[in-house]
Amino acid sequence: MLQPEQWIYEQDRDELLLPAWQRLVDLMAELCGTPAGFIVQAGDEKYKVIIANQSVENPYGAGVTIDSDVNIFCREVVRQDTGLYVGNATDQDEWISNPEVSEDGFNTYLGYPLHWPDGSTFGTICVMDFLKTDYDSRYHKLIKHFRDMAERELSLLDKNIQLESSAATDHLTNLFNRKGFFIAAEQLFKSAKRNKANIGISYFDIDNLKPINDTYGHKVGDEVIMSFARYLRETFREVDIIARFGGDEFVVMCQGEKQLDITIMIRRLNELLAQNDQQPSLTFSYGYASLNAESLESDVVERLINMADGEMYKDKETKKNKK
Ligand SMILES: Nc1nc2c(ncn2[C@@H]2O[C@H](COP(=O)(O)OP(=O)(O)OP(=O)(O)O)[C@@H](O)[C@H]2O)c(=O)[nH]1
Repeated sequence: MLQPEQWIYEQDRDELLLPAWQRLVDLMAELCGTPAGFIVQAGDEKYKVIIANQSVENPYGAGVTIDSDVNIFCREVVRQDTGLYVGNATDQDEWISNPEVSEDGFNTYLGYPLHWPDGSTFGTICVMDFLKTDYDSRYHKLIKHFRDMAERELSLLDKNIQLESSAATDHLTNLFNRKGFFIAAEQLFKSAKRNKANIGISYFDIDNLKPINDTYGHKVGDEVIMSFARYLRETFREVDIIARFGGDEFVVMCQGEKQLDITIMIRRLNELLAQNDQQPSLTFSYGYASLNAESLESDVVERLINMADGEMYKDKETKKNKK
């Protein structure tokens, strides 16, 4: 999902949106015959130019910010959540304190509010001119039309992100699925390599799920899987990648400066299981493998998974032999 409280170019897959918005703003300014056209995002404390048309006369480029207590036109559009047309700003007292007028010499502003897919205000889409103007309704129609297109692009990006994330999520537990794990693992691996950190992979397998299903039914088996997922979430940190790899198997990938002390995590997990005294009882087998990321090849994640899986099998066999 898009996060309205973040700048748009800090969001996932913003590269799918910004070039389309750039083309849109360039064309909008050209059709209106203005030296400046913008998409501006309204943050809590600042307004930020996200897109500026590519013109030598435009004093503001993408990335420029202005405090939200400054009397700029866009602030008024966001406040009122409605369009604003000013054709002769120098003649209007209310705009004397606007630096776009007093310092940059702008006289014309025509802008409309732009919204996030959830309906909250994103910011504005607007054109500005140094000249005085007398725009008729066609200009308003044009900007509103570009606003609708910009909102459609934003909503497409949102849908895209949601689709990608649902394809990467396990629907029973809401953890990553195998696909989601490998997408997230690649990012974590890159960051571990940059930070010369260690990465560790734990492989978990719930014990005796088949007899639980056979005795209590598949729904209870599902609940066992869901509670184990919850305990893993409580045990590991939010930055760790926790995935259901399939059936009753789970994989957790961690990154850290020090070697992760897996015995501490296992103790915590067992404490959670003991506190909750689940019926039917839930036990698990696990394996762990880790390496320092500095010297790692890109296939290390798969190698570590195989190593941890092998350790998990040994754990399971040891338990079975003890019976
Ligand atoms: N309820 C439920 N069961 C599942 C699900 N996915 C896989 N299973 C069952 O989980 C069992 C996993 O098989 P195993 O790991 O070989 O069996 P186990 O009984 O856990 O035995 P050990 O791993 O040797 O302790 C199979 O019987 C699957 O049918 C699921 O989503 N829900």
